[in-house]
Amino acid sequence: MGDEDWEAEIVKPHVSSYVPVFEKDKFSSGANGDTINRTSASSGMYQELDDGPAQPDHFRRSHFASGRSLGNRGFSNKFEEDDTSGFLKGSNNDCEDNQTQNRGFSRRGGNECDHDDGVQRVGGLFSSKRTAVSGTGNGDPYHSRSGSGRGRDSWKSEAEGEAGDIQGPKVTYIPPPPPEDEDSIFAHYQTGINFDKYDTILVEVSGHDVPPAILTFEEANLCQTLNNNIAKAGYTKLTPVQKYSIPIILAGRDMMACAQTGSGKTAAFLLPILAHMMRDGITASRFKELQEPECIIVAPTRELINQIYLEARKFSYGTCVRAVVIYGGTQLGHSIRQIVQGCNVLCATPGRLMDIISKEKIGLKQVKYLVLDEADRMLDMGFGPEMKKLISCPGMPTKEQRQTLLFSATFPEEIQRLAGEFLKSDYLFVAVGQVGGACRDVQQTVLQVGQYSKREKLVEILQNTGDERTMVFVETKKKADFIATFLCQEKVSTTSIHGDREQREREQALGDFRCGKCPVLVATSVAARGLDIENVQHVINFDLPSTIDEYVHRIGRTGRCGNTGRAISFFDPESDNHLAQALVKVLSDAQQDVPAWLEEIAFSTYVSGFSGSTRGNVFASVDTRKNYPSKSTLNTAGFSSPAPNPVDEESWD
Ligand SMILES: Nc1ncnc2c1ncn2[C@@H]1O[C@H](COP(=O)(O)OP(=O)(O)OP(=O)(O)O)[C@@H](O)[C@H]1O
Repeated sequence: MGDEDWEAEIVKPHVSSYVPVFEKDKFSSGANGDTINRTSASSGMYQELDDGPAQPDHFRRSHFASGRSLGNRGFSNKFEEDDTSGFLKGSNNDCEDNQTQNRGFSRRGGNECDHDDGVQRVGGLFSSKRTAVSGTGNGDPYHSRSGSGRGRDSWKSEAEGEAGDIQGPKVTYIPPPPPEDEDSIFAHYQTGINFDKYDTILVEVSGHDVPPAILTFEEANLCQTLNNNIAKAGYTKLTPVQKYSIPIILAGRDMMACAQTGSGKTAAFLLPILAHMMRDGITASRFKELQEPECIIVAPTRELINQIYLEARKFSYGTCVRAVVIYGGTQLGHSIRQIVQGCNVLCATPGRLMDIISKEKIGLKQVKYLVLDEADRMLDMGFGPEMKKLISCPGMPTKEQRQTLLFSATFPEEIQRLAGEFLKSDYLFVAVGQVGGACRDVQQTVLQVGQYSKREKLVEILQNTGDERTMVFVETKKKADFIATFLCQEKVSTTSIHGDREQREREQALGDFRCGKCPVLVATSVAARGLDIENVQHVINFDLPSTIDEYVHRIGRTGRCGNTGRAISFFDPESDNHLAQALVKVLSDAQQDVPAWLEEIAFSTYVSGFSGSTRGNVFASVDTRKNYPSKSTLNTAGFSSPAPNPVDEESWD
């Protein structure tokens, strides 16, 4: 590829004739008839290109909109490296408040925040307004750390922004309703050849009075409608996290559960909650003036919460329980209309949830279940402050009065400690496999690739993968556009998803990827967590993330539910050495080959205990609480044959 500099290319690309597959029909009216916002507020964001009749619906984004005619390839610009140049220095953050978040606590996974403010995302337009929550030193763990939050001054002010008063144009996007037919509701993909291997995973439950796990769905004693729905969803056998979590939740206990990516955590919390709601009866109905959901589920990204909603809708099919989803980037009025039609299970992203609460569109008094999916992300610097506000909102039952459930594939120790504030003191901690460990069904390869060779390598790999669905992760929004552009030029059908794209575009991109129209999805970390997309055979870390947690989540987009997958990561020694140690550990724990060169780098950059690295104690494998009994079992053998306790090998100081 030669000596070149991408930042310059991204800022002033010389690309014009490319037709991004993901932008087709971009300017056509949406289902609701609202057209894409082309007002002055989004000026510079989208401009139709006049590229002649062959390409009628071209557009370009603000960062491409330098007003110049774009040349053919033009990937040879050089530029002066600037102190603020994000990705050249391995900066991971893809947030509007990018500059403030690159260190300390907030570096933990999830580079791209999902500000659910509801204002139009106009590439960086609001960055100056999104000043970070500053460290106030008030003893609040979210505020006293170095680095800072994700740029919410307060949820209230952002909620006001939703109305378009200070931050941008009003959002008009109304997502199309999901299909209503039974086949679509219950559409699912097959479990893979390794599904039965889940049985051999070591499970550890710590805490007092642990309810016995179940081995079959029948043992859960769910009602007939739920059982029918489970069968229609194609579930015949419980996954380990379901075996343990379902009885714990049915017993009314709070819990923190950590299980590998793609192993069925969503059903693990949905099924017992729905079972209880049906047993206890529900109070919300469309005839009530104020909707008071019994269950609130929050997740960090819009696409993920939508997916959880679809699961909730599937499992509650044919029952009187009504699930509703609300998330940013969509018309607020639409969210309110969904709620007033009746809302028992409210699936929400944090910003939109706080917005709706501040507008008194829901009451919290009836909340019996609070679920934080991707809980480590929900409690970190980005969303933690909002979650704290949520639990102290007027009317919200105290932790003693509600059941709180935290789920993730990664649970760093410091986050576990923060979680105590949300959970009853006798919560149970379920660890399926090693906390923060990568899914073993993903074959991981790490290649040493310098930044200037990455594109060439990417194309080489994609030429071999053919039409297999591949997610390519990059570190910044600009770069996502840039690489998608590049791949399209290389005749690879590509789309992209990141936080600067409007919600309509994000959903279109995901839809095109899901259905195979665009087999390659270039994404920032906004797509790293939770997304469950059939047939994703490959994940390519074009850029490695800044934290190992994020790596684990990203590669977990493949190899789901017993299926196998491949992850290839480009390791650039110029910027990724800080990850070497953690990568070696993750690879070896997942019984993957560890390249000798990586071991050497890890050795030469060795940091005792990993503290001060990308996360506190990287390989916390257990409940951080002391003096809590824990019991390890291999779940094939039921619950009577304790397996070697991983605690022995881990740092329980
Ligand atoms: N018992 C089961 N039998 C068959 N399929 C299942 C079962 N449980 C879950 N699945 C399917 O497995 C897939 C992954 O589940 P899910 O998305 O809940 O994983 P997850 O553990 O939440 O992953 P992540 O950590 O990435 O969020 C989904 O398609 C889900 O429908």
